[in-house]
Amino acid sequence: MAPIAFDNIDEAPSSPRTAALYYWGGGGYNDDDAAADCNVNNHVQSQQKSDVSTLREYTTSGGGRHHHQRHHRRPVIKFHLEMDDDCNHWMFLRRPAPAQVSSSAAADTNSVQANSLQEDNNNSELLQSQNLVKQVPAAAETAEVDINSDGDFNTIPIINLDQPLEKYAKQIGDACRDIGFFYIVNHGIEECIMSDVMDASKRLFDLDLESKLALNAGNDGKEKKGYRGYFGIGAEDLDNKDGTRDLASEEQNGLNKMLKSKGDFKEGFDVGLEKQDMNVEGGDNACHAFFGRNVWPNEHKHESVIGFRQSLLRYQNELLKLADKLMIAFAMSLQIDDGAAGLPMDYFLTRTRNPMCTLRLLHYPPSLDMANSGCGAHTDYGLFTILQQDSIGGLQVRNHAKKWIQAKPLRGSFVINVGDMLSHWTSGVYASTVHRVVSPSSSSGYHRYSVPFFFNPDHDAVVEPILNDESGDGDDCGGDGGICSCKKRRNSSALEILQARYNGTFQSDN
Ligand SMILES: O=C(O)CCC(=O)C(=O)O
Ligand SMILES: [Fe+2]
Repeated sequence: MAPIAFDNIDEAPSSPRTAALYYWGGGGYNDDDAAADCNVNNHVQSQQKSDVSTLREYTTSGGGRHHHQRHHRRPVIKFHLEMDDDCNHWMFLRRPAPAQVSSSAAADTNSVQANSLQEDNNNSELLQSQNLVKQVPAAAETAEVDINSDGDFNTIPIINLDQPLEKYAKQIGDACRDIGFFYIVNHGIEECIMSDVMDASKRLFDLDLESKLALNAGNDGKEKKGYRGYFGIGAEDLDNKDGTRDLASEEQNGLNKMLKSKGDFKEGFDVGLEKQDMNVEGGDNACHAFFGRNVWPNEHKHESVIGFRQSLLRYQNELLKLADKLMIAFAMSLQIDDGAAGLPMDYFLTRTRNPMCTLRLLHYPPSLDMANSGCGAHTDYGLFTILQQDSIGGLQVRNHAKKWIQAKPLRGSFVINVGDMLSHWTSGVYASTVHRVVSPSSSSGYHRYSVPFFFNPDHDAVVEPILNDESGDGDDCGGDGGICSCKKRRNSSALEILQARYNGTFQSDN
């Protein structure tokens, strides 16, 4: 593992994993300091809480003392941050974003660019430890939708959110219409918050299987309620649906055939919203599947996952804000380019105030048969997905000619894709595009980690086509009926639609 710089604190933690426990506190804390800390090492989390009395000092490694920085600039306090169950009580410092990919850089072939590490894998130590993408020149990719002579896409556009809303809304609209996938950069979420959740994910999946399986249960240790906690390899089978099965996956043999026949070769961990007012566990309302309490690893038992819950909830909170930003852009793009002049800018916002969302950690171990095993060809079910992927690569998007286009890792970016529900909602104008994940090869020894955030509407939102619905009864979105199944969805609530899809892809014992 490459060393992590801890030279601005007086006591280096025993492992990078405990770095999340360090907090630069005290009245002297300011935005510049926070940004500097963020750059010094991505693992340090700098946060403030409005009510410090609820902070519990971390005691298992001599906590309870205040540590001081070598240069005595300001106190460093080591503790374990607790977040209240309703998840609303963090007060985050808003810091200037560290250097990210700018629009001009994104278009510059000599700058940080998406690149395929599957094709160029020789930097494993750096990659594994720091989640860095090697900076090599690659083909220029821009916000322009790059359509080839066959009218098909060959690359996935990179959209800079640090520009006027009208401008990026139009670019987002174009990408949603023609591809259904795009990257966003300069989105306002700091890289340290992103890498911290990736780090937390690796620590979770590093736990022994027994401890992970214990997280595949309800909080009471009985049957798991809803989309929460751990699921093991094979629990989900994404290419078994909707006629989108990847033919290659049917030609496999040996170990992977056995593994794949049991589902995707990945393990995962789900986190939902912990909203007290929506928590209907125990009732007959199916809402509990999305709003029940989360399942968390025991941070007292496993020191390696200390800070896990905090990292995930902080990230979830940031993504909720980003989701709002995207939904405003969607509404604007539909207003401007798709004849929905009367569509309010907050159309999607008002239907997503208690969103059914799932933050999912995924781990794809190396596979003997990398072509087939990671995550089968599928479209996402919900509104849209905000995906963070590590530097290993493997995500592929299918164009209309059924050619697989690499969604290469691009440091600091998110990959956004339109789900079936948003496609349906936009009357098929936005494309929900088939994609898959090819596992890292066993010879590379790489493990892919990714963090999709599946964003969905309020459970009772009625998702009916808003454009070009000639019959006017919300019955036909004009989209791909094979995937969309509009007719079946008439008057269905978002919850019913989602549950039907989940039930179709998860094995019954998970
Ligand atoms: O792991 C990834 O990169 C994507 C996973 C995915 O597409 C999904 O779980 O829906
Ligand atoms: Fe997906």
